[in-house]
Amino acid sequence: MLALSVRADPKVASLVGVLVVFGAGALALTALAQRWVVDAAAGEGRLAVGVVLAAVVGAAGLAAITISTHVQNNLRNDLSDRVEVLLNQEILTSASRIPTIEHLERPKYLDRLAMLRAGGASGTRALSVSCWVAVETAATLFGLGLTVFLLADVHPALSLLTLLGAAPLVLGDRGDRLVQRALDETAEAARQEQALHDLCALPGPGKEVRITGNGWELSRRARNLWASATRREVAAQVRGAAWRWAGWICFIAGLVAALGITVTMIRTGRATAGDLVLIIVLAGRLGEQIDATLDGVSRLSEAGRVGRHYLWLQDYAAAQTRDGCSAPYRLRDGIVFDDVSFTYAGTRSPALREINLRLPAGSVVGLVGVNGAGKSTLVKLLTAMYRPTSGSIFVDGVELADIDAAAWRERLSGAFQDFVTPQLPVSEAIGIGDLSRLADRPAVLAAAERGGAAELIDRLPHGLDTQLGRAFDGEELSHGQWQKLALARALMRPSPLVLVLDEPTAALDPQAEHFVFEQFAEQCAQVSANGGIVILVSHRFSTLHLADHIVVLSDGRVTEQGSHAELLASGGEYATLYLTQAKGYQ
Ligand SMILES: Nc1ncnc2c1ncn2[C@@H]1O[C@H](COP(=O)(O)OP(=O)(O)OP(=O)(O)O)[C@@H](O)[C@H]1O
Repeated sequence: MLALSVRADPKVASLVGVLVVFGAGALALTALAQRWVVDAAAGEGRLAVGVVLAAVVGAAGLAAITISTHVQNNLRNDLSDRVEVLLNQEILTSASRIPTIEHLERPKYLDRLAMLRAGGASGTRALSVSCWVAVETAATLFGLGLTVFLLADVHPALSLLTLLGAAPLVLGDRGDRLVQRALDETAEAARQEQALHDLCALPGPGKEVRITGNGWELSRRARNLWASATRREVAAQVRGAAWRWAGWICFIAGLVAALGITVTMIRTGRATAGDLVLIIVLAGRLGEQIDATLDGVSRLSEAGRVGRHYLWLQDYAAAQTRDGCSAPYRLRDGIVFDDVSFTYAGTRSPALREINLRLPAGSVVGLVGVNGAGKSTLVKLLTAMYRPTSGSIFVDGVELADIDAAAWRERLSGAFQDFVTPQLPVSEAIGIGDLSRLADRPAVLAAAERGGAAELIDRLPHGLDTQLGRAFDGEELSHGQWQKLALARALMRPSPLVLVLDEPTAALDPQAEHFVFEQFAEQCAQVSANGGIVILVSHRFSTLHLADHIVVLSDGRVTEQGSHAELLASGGEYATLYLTQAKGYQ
């Protein structure tokens, strides 16, 4: 964090450091000044010298405190803001460079990311201020050392007061750890509560929630989650506070004893009235110093908790990112699944089992199977979103795991069932399918034509320059119209090695679907001519006529494969599914 602060502004970072230490030492100076004044007034030394010295030292101490609190607070806040921005950028960069998507799906990882991104004094804020909290805590400890020295100067036993002062520190830390554990344990419930609230509050799911009338039930569940998480947190806060109070009681008992010792010493002439004032002032400061140290330790411990999540993310990103070889320019042989099995983390049964499959270069492969058969999982492995649990995928004989994930993805294209709806101008909403041609309007228009979106664009008020999305005062599109743009986006890359079309026309009307499939035939031919493979995942058998090889998945296994005619003739699962659907149209 210190390095980030220095990176954000080296001059301000050094100035703040000096001011913090200066301010902490000044506290002891003002206490000394008060003793000198009292002793001088009581005639313990030379009056004029004592008063002048006390006034000079006291004024210097007060000036130091004023400067350090006013100047340093402003500078520190500004610096911490800048460090927080840098940290957030690093977190986003690390998260986005992870080639697989496991961290976006596993609750354990999502909780860590949510904790990192938490607002308020937690999350990156806690981390960004941590280095100043550490400097400040070190400076407070330095002030504490001076206090011990001055107390021991009056009577060595009085330095024990500081030991008792450690009681709130140790017991308070124990209380803080209880609270932090509770926060960690309720993180998942907090995410679930947020997800339920989003279902009720966001416009997308709002329709279904209102028609089914299940909004109150979802809100009730969200409230229950919130209530149980809050109960858990409040209970931890109360227990934490009890530990802290126990610490303070020890300290106050010690303070009473210290005052007793000093009064006895004054009576026997072994201490002065100035010493009593010094003890009272230092004990009062000791309270502040211990409080500040406790607060510092608690904030450092919160920063440590967030820091562990931050380091985990960095390590995880580094472990997942391997340098690999480049992707082939053109497929010669094809892609081979060699005994590939895959089990999602946290689940018991494999989603794919012992898949042995050859996808020849230049082929159009249809993937068929009932819901949950494993089609999307196979596509996720092929696009390197996940790595096989066992077995290997080979691309022209090179293991996919050895190919640089980013380089491999650059050679893929895809339109998926859960397509994104980027609220950008139309040209960019399509152009981001191939960043290298984002500003290439003829290429964007050609992709729009192939995706069946050309007519839609013609009808928009500013054509390709029309802003999309109501959130930005733009045009809102229907689900099917958004899918046409998703298709156009997928068709931006001219010659991908693999083109994945996962239910690409599910939201299109029959006319649009017919038109798009005519275009697809051309696109498939173009991809195939370059040795690329088209993967067509669909429940609509009418759309599979483009496929020259069909693979049937069932319960994670390849149960049949062949051409449409071969599979129909074999009378297996494909034939049953096909005939069931055909009957529905009669
Ligand atoms: N992210 C995930 N985490 C855990 N299990 C998953 C995940 N995604 C899918 N599964 C499980 O893996 C199995 C295969 O799912 P997959 O999405 O690959 O099926 P599919 O054939 O594409 O289904 P559909 O036709 O409904 O899209 C299912 O049993 C599903 O529950």
